[in-house]
Amino acid sequence: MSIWTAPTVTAPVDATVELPGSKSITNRALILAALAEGPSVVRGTLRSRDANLMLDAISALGATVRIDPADPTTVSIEPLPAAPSARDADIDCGLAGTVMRFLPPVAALTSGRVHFDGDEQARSRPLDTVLDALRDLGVDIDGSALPFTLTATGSVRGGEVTIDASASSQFVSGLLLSAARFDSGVLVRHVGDRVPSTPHIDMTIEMLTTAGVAVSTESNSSWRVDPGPIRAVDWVVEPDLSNAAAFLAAAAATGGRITVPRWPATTTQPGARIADVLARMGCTVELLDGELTVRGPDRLTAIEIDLSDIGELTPTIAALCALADGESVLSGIAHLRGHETDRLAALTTEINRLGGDCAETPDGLHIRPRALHGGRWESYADHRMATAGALIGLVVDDVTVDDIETTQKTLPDFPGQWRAMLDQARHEQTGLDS
Ligand SMILES: O=C(O)C1=C[C@@H](OP(=O)(O)O)[C@@H](O)[C@H](O)C1
Ligand SMILES: C=C(OP(=O)(O)O)C(=O)O
Repeated sequence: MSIWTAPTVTAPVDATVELPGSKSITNRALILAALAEGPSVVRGTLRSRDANLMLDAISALGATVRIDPADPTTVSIEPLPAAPSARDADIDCGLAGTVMRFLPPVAALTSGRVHFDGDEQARSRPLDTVLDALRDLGVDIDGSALPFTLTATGSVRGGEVTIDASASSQFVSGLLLSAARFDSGVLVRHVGDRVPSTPHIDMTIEMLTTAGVAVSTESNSSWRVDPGPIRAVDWVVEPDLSNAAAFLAAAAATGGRITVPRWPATTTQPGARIADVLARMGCTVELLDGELTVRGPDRLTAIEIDLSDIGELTPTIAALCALADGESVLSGIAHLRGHETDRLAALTTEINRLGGDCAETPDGLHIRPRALHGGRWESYADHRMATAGALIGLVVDDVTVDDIETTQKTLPDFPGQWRAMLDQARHEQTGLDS
């Protein structure tokens, strides 16, 4: 684990940044490919830790994965055998919510004992909802959190199940993604507080529909999947817009310009909403010919915003709020206490350690303006905490971020990309490009 000195800008950033594939789309495409009726191809596959863990996991369950040697983002997948012979498997979930919540229903369709474990921090992430639901649907599972063992019999009865998904939308997505392969499909009813990150459920529904699955939203809080085949698809993964947020925020923080090519015209990725958030904070945002350009203001405006739908953008937005004029109020994100780390506690501790003024509320953060100074920014094994530290370090001297490698969860080379972003501005200023 290394300590990384965050580079500080000497001039506003001015760069074009290409993002690798979306984690959320990649890991859904891999699940659907593993369960499809024939071979699929996933192009633009994210090759970060979360996606590589998913590739390893579907291989361990019996899918055949072939990586194109000329382009490791092109992955061909032969699905799990239709009539699985008994085999035991070990699944490493790392710290990936998508792996620990999407894979157990897939494992239940195989045959044999499947042991799941992950990083130390993953053992305290909420998982009981999905495991209890599978038990209700007839699956034998011996625990309520990582580690646990699932004993699969080759089929899942399916049917109606009531869950409380207020801790994570991934509980709903995980059940829906595999349910077409359950004998009776599934009807998932949510009972409890508001489900967070609902655009991610829309993403699940859209991808299931593309794969020919009959899926419907019965109300705001219940979803049905009919039993039937999952069609093999040639998936093309969009760039990761939640990771784009950290780079676009660099324009906001420094009064510079960042352009992200291949910005989808329409998308279910909640990360797309960073454009509106940055506009509300005073940035100029322009989508032209499939490229999103953000230009930062002289001074950032504070923001009051409900982030329930876009919780994974919170560390980036909170870092900007710590640099903004006025008091920001971020709400609707109590569930972030069960993300990679307790993000509300982590952001509060780290912003305040640098001299800022951040306070936790029951469902979010209050951030007031106060001059920041250099110091250590801890990552808590959380990729988005690490990128938030890098963002503050752009404009505050002497910020060090520990465990920058944790960004590999969803970005293959964050430090390299961050450096390249800064180098583009330097080249343009000194004319080295011409
Ligand atoms: O389904 C997905 O791909 C995701 C759903 C969200 O999880 P929560 O609903 O737990 O916030 C999001 O924060 C996570 O990064 C990815
Ligand atoms: C919450 C996140 O990840 P996960 O998929 O592990 O839940 C995230 O990436 O911000």
